[in-house]
Amino acid sequence: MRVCTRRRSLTLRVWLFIVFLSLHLLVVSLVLSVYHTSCELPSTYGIQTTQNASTSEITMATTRSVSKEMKMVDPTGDLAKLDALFSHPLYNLPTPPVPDGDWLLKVRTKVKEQERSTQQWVSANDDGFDPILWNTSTDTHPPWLRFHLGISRWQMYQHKDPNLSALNQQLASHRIVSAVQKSGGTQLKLVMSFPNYGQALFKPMKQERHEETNVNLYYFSDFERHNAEIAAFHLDRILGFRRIPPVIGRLINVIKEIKEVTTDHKLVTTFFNSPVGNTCFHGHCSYYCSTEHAVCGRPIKLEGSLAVMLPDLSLAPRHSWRSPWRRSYSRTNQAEWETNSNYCDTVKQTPPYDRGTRLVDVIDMSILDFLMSNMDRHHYETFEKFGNDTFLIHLDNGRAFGRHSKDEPSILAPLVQCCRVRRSTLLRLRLLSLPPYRLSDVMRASLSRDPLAEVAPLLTEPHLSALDRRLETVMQAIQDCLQQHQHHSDVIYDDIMDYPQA
Ligand SMILES: Nc1ncnc2c1ncn2[C@@H]1O[C@H](COP(=O)(O)OP(=O)(O)OP(=O)(O)O)[C@@H](O)[C@H]1O
Ligand SMILES: [Mn+2]
Repeated sequence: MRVCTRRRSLTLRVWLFIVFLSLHLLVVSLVLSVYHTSCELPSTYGIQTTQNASTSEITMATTRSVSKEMKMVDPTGDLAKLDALFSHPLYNLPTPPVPDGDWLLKVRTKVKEQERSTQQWVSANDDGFDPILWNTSTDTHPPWLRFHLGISRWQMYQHKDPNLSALNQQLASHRIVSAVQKSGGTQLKLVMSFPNYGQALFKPMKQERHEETNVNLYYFSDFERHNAEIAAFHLDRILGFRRIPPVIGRLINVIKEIKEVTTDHKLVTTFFNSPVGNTCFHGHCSYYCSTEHAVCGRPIKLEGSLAVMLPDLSLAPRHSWRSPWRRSYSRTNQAEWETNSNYCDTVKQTPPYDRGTRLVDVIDMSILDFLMSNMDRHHYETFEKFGNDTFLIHLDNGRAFGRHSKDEPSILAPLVQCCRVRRSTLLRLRLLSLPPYRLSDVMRASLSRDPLAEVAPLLTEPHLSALDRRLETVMQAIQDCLQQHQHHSDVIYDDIMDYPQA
């Protein structure tokens, strides 16, 4: 009797187990079929759901097909690296809310003044502009105005700024209403205006991406490169600085978007057709503005960089600072920092470098410049409103990325001579030297999002590899500093005390 009861309960348990297993398999196959339809994976990546496939096999097959699908969208996995980088805690450090006085512009006064100044301007150039429909409510603001209102004491824009993609979209596609030459500076550049009163600084393509700067050219007579302006914006953002205004690339129709819309008659007179029928122009400036150095469309399309304009100087005046490590801009003279190895001691005692973050910010700038090999950082700017306690604006990066086969160690002089670096910078540089976040890979990914990437990659592979090589040099320089100093705190400026020590 007892044996019989035991046998019955065993049979019952076996049945229950079979029912459980079948239900389980049913659920798994249902889930997989839903997944299959929602992802619409191509049949070649179909998941094998044969009855004898075990659950772990199914899971493995699913993972394989999902990663294969990701590879189709992101063939090298670089975009995933870039997303991982920007999601890393080092890029998402908790920051206290920005105090009212730390915004560059106040909404009420800003919008009113902007309206007044643009309306005055509209009365002179009535054509092509949209009516002003914005008011004090953020929802009504065009992306360029949101960008202006988002500038604060410590950064040009926020990390993961939701406005960036709309801003880029407009820079890339908005109708160009006017294009006039920007005065000042040495090379040709145009201020372009859009129907919603947004403006951008256009620098035309002067050099092919694969060309290296002629070795006989001095740094001060090098061309400015449109792709260097674009790549500098991406690099600054990847370094976590956010001190360069957004720059994108665009193909411009030189006839319709420059010649036919400009009010700059002097500019119009410099247009001509080249012997092969391309439309060229050269404008007026102190360098490379002649028939021999004209910029030419192919036959009318010309590549260029568009940097969003900062608020007008009348609303947000800027101070231009001569860099303590400025080069001599002469073929024969040397600057003091090139011969005096104790130069930094003097700088450290000179205001504004004697307190606050100014010195480490100049050192950050030298790291950025060394990575992209920019020897032309004679000045930097700050917003006057913020006094000495503020970020440094890194404008004018067109002479970067000239040569990939040579590094210029003297650009790192501020770091090497002062042996000081922000801890946040050091930690991010360390991250960028690890394979999952490798600098060249995240730069490749970031640049692939620029509209001109469709024409050709914005930086050639040798330029991308140079970034990794130069990053190693920076890390080595910091390592040498740490070895030369007894206390790490002599070298590392701890700007992120709450962040765990490595
Ligand atoms: N995005 C911007 N918004 C507003 N002003 C800008 C912007 N970019 C550059 N400028 C201003 O335009 C001027 C010239 O720009 P830039 O330095 O890039 O040209 P440049 O021809 O290389 O000049 P230089 O030969 O003096 O180095 C600078 O004084 C700078 O203040
Ligand atoms: Mn310049």
